[in-house]
Amino acid sequence: MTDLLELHGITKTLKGQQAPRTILDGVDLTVDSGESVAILGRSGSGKSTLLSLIGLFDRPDTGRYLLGGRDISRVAERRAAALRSAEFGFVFQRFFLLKHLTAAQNVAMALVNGQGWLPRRKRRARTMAALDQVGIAHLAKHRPARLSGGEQQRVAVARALVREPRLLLADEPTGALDTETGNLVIEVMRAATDRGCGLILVTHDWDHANKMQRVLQLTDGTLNPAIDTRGTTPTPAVASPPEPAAAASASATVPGRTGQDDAGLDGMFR
Ligand SMILES: Nc1ncnc2c1ncn2[C@@H]1O[C@H](COP(=O)(O)OP(=O)(O)OP(=O)(O)O)[C@@H](O)[C@H]1O
Repeated sequence: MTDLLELHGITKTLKGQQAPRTILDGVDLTVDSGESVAILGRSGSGKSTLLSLIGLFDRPDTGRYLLGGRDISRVAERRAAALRSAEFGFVFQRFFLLKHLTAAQNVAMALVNGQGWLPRRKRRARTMAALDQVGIAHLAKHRPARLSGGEQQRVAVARALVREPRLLLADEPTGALDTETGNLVIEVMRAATDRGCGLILVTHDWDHANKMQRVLQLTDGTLNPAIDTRGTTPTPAVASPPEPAAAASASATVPGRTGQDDAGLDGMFR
């Protein structure tokens, strides 16, 4: 048994306007603490569906989902929300930053929205540490409009990590970035695994996938070791050069969730 994530025989059938379609048809997956796993697959193969089940935005039809050895396959929404906030960090292709808040305030939102109360000084320290880990502490007071795409994504990564999640879920996080900036963001996320965070990266990019310890392919509803279609075999990632590492968790990073109560945030770090 792993200390982090286990999926056994996960199935999911989606019922849209057309006939029901089984997207996941017996997915097995184990991810240990500190382990990085890439998931590749053609468009529409179900990668985002799988990630949404892992992130507890949805539930499997059948199969078992264990987190830290506890079965959460049928967890109720209230508990799911608490787990999302406490255990997961999310990074998406779109950054979902609040444009009227500074980088630091965007990151701090994850601490404000999360469970429990942290004194202002601790919130500030953790926020600045998270920004420092992704190498942009000097941009803490900048609003998103003054940040490049890569800098905005690093704010999003800092926001995903500031609550020190056990598992980072990244769904095509470099899709909107140029190659160099994308590489940097991948390295920042990979560095989080050095501190014990598990990482599941959904990507179309083999170069990024090969930086993970395992590369899997979602085909016909099941996960299998991926074969590099470019003719090279995926190799386990070796220790990468040190980079500023990363750290917010779920509640503040869920698409569609916005700033709720922003009052009092302006000036939080003045
Ligand atoms: N709510 C839904 N109802 C019905 N079908 C859906 C729903 N959401 C997604 N689908 C379908 O499920 C399939 C898998 O979608 P999903 O977004 O998981 O694929 P993906 O591998 O992430 O694709 P991409 O790489 O293009 O992002 C697609 O055919 C999609 O059209």
